[in-house]
Amino acid sequence: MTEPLVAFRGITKSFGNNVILDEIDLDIYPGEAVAIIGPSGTGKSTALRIIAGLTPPDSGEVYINGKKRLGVAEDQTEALGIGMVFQQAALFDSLTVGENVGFLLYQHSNLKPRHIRDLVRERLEMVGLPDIFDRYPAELSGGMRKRVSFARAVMANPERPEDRPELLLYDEPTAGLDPIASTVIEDLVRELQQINGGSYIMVTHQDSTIRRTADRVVFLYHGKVQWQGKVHEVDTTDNPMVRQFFSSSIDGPIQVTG
Ligand SMILES: Nc1ncnc2c1ncn2[C@@H]1O[C@H](COP(=O)(O)OP(=O)(O)OP(=O)(O)O)[C@@H](O)[C@H]1O
Repeated sequence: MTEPLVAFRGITKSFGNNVILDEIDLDIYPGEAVAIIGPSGTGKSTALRIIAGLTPPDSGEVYINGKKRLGVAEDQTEALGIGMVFQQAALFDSLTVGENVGFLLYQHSNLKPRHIRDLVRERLEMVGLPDIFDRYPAELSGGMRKRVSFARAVMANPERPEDRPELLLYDEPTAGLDPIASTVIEDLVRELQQINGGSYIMVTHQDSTIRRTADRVVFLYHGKVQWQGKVHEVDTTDNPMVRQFFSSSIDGPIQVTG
């Protein structure tokens, strides 16, 4: 049987008296596209941060490619590259869009500026913003800035293909985008997977993003994985939480808070 890329065994995480993740078991396999969904505050971002090795769990074990992780990711060299695409990736205001997207390559590669410029232009075209290389972030709308952040987050160094992450973690990359801009990002997520052949985990609230980017869906609520299944099964499952979530109903087992 294939070894999972990431396995959670009995992962528990609390903040103060709030148990956010309560003995969670979860497996992510090579090549999978998984959406972690659930109501606000159920620990989806926390789960991503634990997978990324940014936050240690209180108890339980995380296995990366079958190897137990001790502490956080920085403490050890991992056999698996994990990249994170944050919801609010801040851009440098004093740099142009092109300099932002190419930032890591300008700083840490031996590529010629002209080559970096071409790579940046390619990425900007991919996110549907071909003509903004020389603009500044302050001149862009929030949605445009987000697409620029996305382009920067998925910028790879062609000199070092081995650095390309095997697992990408997306934390609400389409939140706040209009439907068309969301589609651009959703297509890009899939396109990148086809190019890189990697796996990803998507945290999102958006119906279109779940349907267009996930093969498998994991539903978190009250500290537990309440349901998991193929993406098309979200429409046929009898699970009352999944049904309530996708029908946007306030009546059901999920309590609306806040
Ligand atoms: N560093 C922290 N310190 C204290 N509480 C935290 C911390 N990080 C998260 N929390 C709390 O843990 C809970 C889960 O947060 P998390 O961001 O993982 O949820 P989420 O499911 O991603 O929510 P959303 O869908 O709203 O983004 C929330 O109640 C949050 O306030």
